Amino acid sequence: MTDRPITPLLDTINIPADLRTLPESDLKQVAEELRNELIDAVSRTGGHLGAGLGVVELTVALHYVFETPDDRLIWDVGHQCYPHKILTGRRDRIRTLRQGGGLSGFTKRAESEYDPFGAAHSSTSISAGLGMAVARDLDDRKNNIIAVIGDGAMSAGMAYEAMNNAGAQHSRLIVILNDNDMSIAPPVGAMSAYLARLVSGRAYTSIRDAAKHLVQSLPKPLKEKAARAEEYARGFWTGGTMFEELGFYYVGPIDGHNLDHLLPVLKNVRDTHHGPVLIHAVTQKGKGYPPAETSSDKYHGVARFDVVTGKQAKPVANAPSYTRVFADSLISEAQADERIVAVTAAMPDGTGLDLFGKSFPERTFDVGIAEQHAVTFSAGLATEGYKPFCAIYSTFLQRGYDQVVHDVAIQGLPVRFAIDRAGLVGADGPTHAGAFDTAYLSCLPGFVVMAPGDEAELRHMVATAAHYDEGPIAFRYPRGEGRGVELPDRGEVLEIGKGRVLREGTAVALVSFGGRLAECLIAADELEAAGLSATVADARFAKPLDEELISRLAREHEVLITIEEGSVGGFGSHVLQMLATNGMLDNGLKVRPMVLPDRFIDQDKPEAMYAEAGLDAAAIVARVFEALGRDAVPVRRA
Ligand SMILES: Cc1ncc(C[n+]2csc(CCOP(=O)(O)OP(=O)(O)O)c2C)c(N)n1
Ligand SMILES: CC(=O)[C@@H](O)[C@H](O)COP(=O)(O)O
Ligand SMILES: [Mg+2]
Repeated sequence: MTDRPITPLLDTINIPADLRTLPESDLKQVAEELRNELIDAVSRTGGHLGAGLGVVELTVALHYVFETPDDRLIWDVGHQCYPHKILTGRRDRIRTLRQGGGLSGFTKRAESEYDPFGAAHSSTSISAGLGMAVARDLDDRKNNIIAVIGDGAMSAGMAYEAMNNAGAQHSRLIVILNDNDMSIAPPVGAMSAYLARLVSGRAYTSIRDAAKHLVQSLPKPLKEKAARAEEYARGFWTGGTMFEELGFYYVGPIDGHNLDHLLPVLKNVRDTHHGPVLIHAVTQKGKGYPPAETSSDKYHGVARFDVVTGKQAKPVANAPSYTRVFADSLISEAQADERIVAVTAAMPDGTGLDLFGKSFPERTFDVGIAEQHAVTFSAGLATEGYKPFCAIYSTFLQRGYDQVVHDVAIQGLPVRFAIDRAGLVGADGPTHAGAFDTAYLSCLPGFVVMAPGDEAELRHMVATAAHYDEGPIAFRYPRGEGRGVELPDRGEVLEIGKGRVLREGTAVALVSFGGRLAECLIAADELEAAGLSATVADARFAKPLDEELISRLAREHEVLITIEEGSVGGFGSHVLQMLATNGMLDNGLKVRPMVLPDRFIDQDKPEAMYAEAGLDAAAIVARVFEALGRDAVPVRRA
């Protein structure tokens, strides 16, 4: 580990009020020290680096020009907020980022008054900002509201809903478009092309009245550099016609790393009393750290790394990741079936569709950060006989739920949902937990909902989904590595609605849905050691349930435990519904459905989070003894 950076000016800043005591001439050094502190901190914690590097100057300028926290500063997604956290009283904890008991990796209201809005899911900042602006107007207050939103986040429909309303509402709101021509992967869609035209074009027609007003309010006489900012502001003023049509005054593009440009423009926008203004700042993701600048993903998300070399210390995998098994399995199926196509919402690497796209570029579609569109786009493909695999993280699929119900389920369209990051995901914390998909899908008529107990089962489920054309089908799998089981070359097509028994016992039945299967096998050993014979079953399906298997287990055992990496309302709820409806709870069967607790679980290592959630082997054993009215026997870990 390298020594910490020397940061004499940054050391004098605890909160933005300290920053604002410095002369403007010191700000470039503050930015340099802030960037070095950011690189050092993330080299020790891992996390999102590239986005933060791209907004160092912008962060300094915003906290210098605006009276935060009274002026509200909202970061869209929030993954770029580490420099903001360092300047807002959290430098002392910045090296606890994304760890148990540490700082969140995103903005979080409960963490600081400087975080007026929590984030992590993209494209919410303008909506939240407009809400705050209207509240301010109703209260007759005068503070500023600033929303910083990236070019990627600007590809989501919610951003347009908000801009459309802001233009009509005409409330004073400052939106800063942080355009680094980058999302996680290179940008897609017409918006990125439009922005590129704005940045590269020299279109220059008559200057609108507002342009004159704004430009004239720039400080006079203009220094040579500020003159360039004025030229940028005027030269491209009429470029942002789309934003102007939405009712925003467009300013830009300006150089988002040049404080000589940023400061005068931010001051002028601050001091104008118009309605909504959009400042188009051009930045570079990964700015100022060559290993990030030269990386294809600009070090969007990194493991701990060596500051000097940039080499990341990625943990050695003991088994292939579920994501990798999904991708490889889908490639195999697609080689045999040309109707298989794949859809991602700006997450090609995270879903593994980057690999699928290398094999089938013409059958891979990245629609941008637009999950609602991704779902209905997939539905459209299905109506024409294609087999769309819509690969969206569980948490992000929440964004497209109405489309799942209205466009897929009601029409019974055979869209395949590959739901990665099911369950607790670790460092990203509660905003990224895949806690609800079993509940929100298994309640839909005609939906098939599967979850593999290991990576071999995932391969079978990909094959099953590829062959299933009767209606929508979903399979959910956790972030990270598989269990290290032997992988078949090709997946076999599973019988819909049929589970499997891994070991037969007599007293206790442990019925797992998804990734808790390994913990059930550990718990069964512990129960056997305590004299209790345990059956372990893998349900495979939350819908349709294997009623025959579950009914048999209910008849033949004293205790029946269900367990899943999800909230109430999922697999266990459907089992209880079935047992109760069929009168199988009338004869003293002891049933304990084990689900995520009714609270959000902060970031930590996944195993620690599952222990806290009461979903590990120890908790299973304890639950069995509780049901039997005995004191639990502690679980011995190998
Ligand atoms: C609704 C939603 N979908 C997907 C993601 C995953 N995600 C996190 S950051 C990111 C890219 C954001 O790009 P941009 O807004 O340009 O910010 P940058 O990383 O370039 O600073 C994506 C797709 C998310 N956070 N929210
Ligand atoms: C900020 C964001 O939403 C993504 O970068 C997310 O953190 C990726 O999650 P994984 O690391 O699980 O792919
Ligand atoms: Mg971007």
